[in-house]
Amino acid sequence: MQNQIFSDNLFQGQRVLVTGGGTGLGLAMAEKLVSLGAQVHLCGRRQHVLEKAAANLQASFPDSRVFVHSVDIRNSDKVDQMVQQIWDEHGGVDALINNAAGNFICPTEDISINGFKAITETVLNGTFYVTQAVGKRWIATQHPGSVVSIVVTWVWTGSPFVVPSAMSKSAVDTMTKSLAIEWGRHGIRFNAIAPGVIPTEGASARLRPTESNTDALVSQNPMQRLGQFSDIANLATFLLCPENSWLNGQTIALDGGDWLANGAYFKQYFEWDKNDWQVARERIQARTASVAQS
Ligand SMILES: CCCCCCCCCC(=O)SCCNC(=O)CCNC(=O)[C@H](O)C(C)(C)COP(=O)(O)OP(=O)(O)OC[C@H]1O[C@@H](n2cnc3c(N)ncnc32)[C@H](O)[C@@H]1OP(=O)(O)O
Ligand SMILES: NC(=O)c1ccc[n+]([C@@H]2O[C@H](COP(=O)([O-])OP(=O)(O)OC[C@H]3O[C@@H](n4cnc5c(N)ncnc54)[C@H](OP(=O)(O)O)[C@@H]3O)[C@@H](O)[C@H]2O)c1
Repeated sequence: MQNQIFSDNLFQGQRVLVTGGGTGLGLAMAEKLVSLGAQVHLCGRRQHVLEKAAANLQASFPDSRVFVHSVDIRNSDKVDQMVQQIWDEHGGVDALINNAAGNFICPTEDISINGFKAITETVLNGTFYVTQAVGKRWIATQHPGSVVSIVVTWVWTGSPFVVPSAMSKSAVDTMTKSLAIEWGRHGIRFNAIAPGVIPTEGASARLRPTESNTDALVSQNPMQRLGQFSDIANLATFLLCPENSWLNGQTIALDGGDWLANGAYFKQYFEWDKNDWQVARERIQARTASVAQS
């Protein structure tokens, strides 16, 4: 049942770098590609998380080739070293999924400059560093390539209470369109996926820290459900298929039609008072501290 849409071995011989590939949506996309024969490189900050993800993939797909790279994509030198190592030791990659991100809800007037930078330097700067490091090697070696970036539906709606993320994701959306034009002549395609809510531990803990009931999100959605890992894994796989060589510069919403029906998320937080925000902040920061120590 696993490869219902795609033929077995469709990605045999393809090599894909997935940033943030050790958890959540990144891992789901990596798993799908591995199931279709791809070699994958998972990048993230936490080595033990990456190693666990790679071991699980290897256990599920014994013939798979999974490599991990513990790198903070906010550091452009480390990003370039990682990509050079991939080229030196594995001959490079054929595709890149820009998936790594950081985010937390906070009233914009209360975000410190460090908080703003923690998000924007990951989502905007880090995505650029990885894209440029990979893309310039593709251009230098006249190798075609495909990039899929994970943005979010608030590139169309805007979003209250996550402004650094919304600004940065819009920039990645613009990068997608811009480089689709600039690097198309090198055979390099750029597309993006803008998901609605696909529950993951990382996102839920930072965006809905005090509410685990998703009934309202389900009932407001035109399709009466939230997203699943298979939704994004299938779309990313489709976009990366080398056969889709004329599919370039598109950002595709993957949300069951939610933003068309309901617009921006987080309007419920207009009801919150200072105490609610304090509780939320403490929970988010406790979560960040616990995953850093785990
Ligand atoms: C429900 C609908 C949802 C639909 C759409 C979903 C869209 C999804 C959008 C996403 O991107 S979800 C991805 C969520 N996953 C992550 O965010 C995983 C990675 N995140 C992190 O590691 C951290 O959350 C962080 C982004 C903060 C980066 O970690 P760092 O270790 O680099 O930062 P650090 O903990 O040192 O904090 C940096 C600054 O942020 C501040 N900060 C952190 N959490 C805060 C908070 N909750 N409120 C206010 N400020 C906060 C923190 O105080 C500090 O400022 P100060 O130095 O001035 O004190
Ligand atoms: N889940 C949703 O509903 C949803 C909706 C729309 C868009 N998205 C997007 O989907 C993507 C994945 O999110 P998710 O829900 O799967 O959350 P997640 O599990 O928290 O994924 C974020 C990943 O990025 C990595 N990462 C964060 N900062 C990094 C840095 N500076 N350098 C390198 N790696 C870093 C994290 O690993 P480390 O902590 O080990 O570094 C983690 O693996 C993000 O782009 C997010 O904006 C998610």
